[in-house]
Amino acid sequence: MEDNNPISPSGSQTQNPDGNSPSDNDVSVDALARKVQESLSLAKRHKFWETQPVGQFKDLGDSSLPEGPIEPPTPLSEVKQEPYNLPNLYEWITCDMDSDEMCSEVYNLLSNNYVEDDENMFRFNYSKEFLRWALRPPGYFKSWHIGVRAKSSKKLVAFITGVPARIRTRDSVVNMAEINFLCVHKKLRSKRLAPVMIKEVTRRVHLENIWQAAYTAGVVLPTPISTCQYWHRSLNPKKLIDVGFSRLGARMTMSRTIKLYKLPDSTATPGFRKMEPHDVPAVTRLLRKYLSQFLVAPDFDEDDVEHWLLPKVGVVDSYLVESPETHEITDFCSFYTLPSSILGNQNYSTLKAAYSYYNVSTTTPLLQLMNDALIVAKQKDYDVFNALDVMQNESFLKELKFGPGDGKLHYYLYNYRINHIMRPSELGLVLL
Ligand SMILES: CCCCCCCCCCCCCC(=O)SCCNC(=O)CCNC(=O)[C@H](O)C(C)(C)COP(=O)(O)OP(=O)(O)OC[C@H]1O[C@@H](n2cnc3c(N)ncnc32)[C@H](O)[C@@H]1OP(=O)(O)O
Repeated sequence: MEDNNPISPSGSQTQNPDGNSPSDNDVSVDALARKVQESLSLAKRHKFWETQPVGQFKDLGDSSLPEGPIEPPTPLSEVKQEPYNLPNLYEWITCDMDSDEMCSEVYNLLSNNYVEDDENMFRFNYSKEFLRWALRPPGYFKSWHIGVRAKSSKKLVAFITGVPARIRTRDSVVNMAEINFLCVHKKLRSKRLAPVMIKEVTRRVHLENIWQAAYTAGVVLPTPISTCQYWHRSLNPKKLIDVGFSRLGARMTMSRTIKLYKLPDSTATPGFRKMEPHDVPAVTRLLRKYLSQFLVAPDFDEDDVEHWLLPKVGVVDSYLVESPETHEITDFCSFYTLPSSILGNQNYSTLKAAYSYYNVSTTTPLLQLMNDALIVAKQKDYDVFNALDVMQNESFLKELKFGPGDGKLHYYLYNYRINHIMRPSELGLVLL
């Protein structure tokens, strides 16, 4: 996810007949603008982030600093026992995501105030079922689902969450928190509430004896371990163009564009089928082996695979290839469902987007596997299929007619130093 501009790049999907990127001219202007923006934000002071145990810009390229934890754990008895102070009109709550009422309040806060693209045309619209899935993995802590209410109206005005995850960086598996869904109501922005939210979630994570975290954001903060890009594959080009998600390429007509993105009606790979509960052990083996090649990746066990990858209607879809001869599970692909609200369009209110999650190919070429994933997504009526350039995704993006988005997604670790900025292809981690 996420974040500043993950949904889309109205300007970025200007596609040529070959389905790829904008004209050279656009690319260089865009790239230049990005460089200028990046160097500006490098120079920017970060009053809060400068005080935190994260890689600092001034240390970039200093390979004398050791990789690993930046600060040692403190004894649990020294972790602050009371919550941080909030401005007087507000109070902390712990959000019980089992409760329908609470879940609806969170859903409403996020659907009205969470991440939008730079042009404010689209806003993420995580479903309630998705939020429940994302926030209740094996071993989750209720205390890490943190809300802020206005004392008088009781209205939920801010939110931040963590979930536990074992993440491997090189040879070390570290217990971490994955931090997500940081949101402050639009009317309360720029009042330095976010740093208090972050400090409070940090405190509650520390209370569980966990000292590291992973997160992604669309904004540049000290200091990304990697910077990735979203790519978008049109499945319903007419709607995407109508709502301003993409534009008709130069010298393209609507009917040529529709033809360009047409997909076969059915999948091509023999033995391609939906993942089922009895596949959990085989998928876990396949995925663990595959993820071991990346520098940073989750350390999934069977419980994690059952939670994160077993299909859940409208939330996560997983398919695999079972060899018709040997019945061995040889390949796997998955995507999650994250619609965006379309803001201020007369004809459409929702963009149905699939996001590539974890994919493994050992026997079926990845290109063919992902083409089958596109075909199922099209059958299920998604408008667009999104993928980051992480893992081996670059090998299929251009050929399968994905176009580059204009938003970047930066990956971060808290209290863990990595000495070089990683290429997206060295990352084996997808956060929601
Ligand atoms: C060991 C356990 C550790 C656990 C914690 C690990 C760290 C987790 C970190 C969180 C991972 C979250 C992962 C996601 O969920 S990323 C998704 C973030 N959410 C959105 O983009 C939704 C729409 N936006 C908003 O709701 C607000 O604009 C937010 C809440 C983002 C900021 O509110 P606001 O706009 O009202 O600002 P402020 O005046 O209160 O505060 C300004 C300070 O906040 C820093 N800021 C701004 N945006 C982000 C951001 N996305 N990550 C980290 N820091 C951010 C900013 O640089 C500045 O600090 P500094 O530059 O002066 O230093």
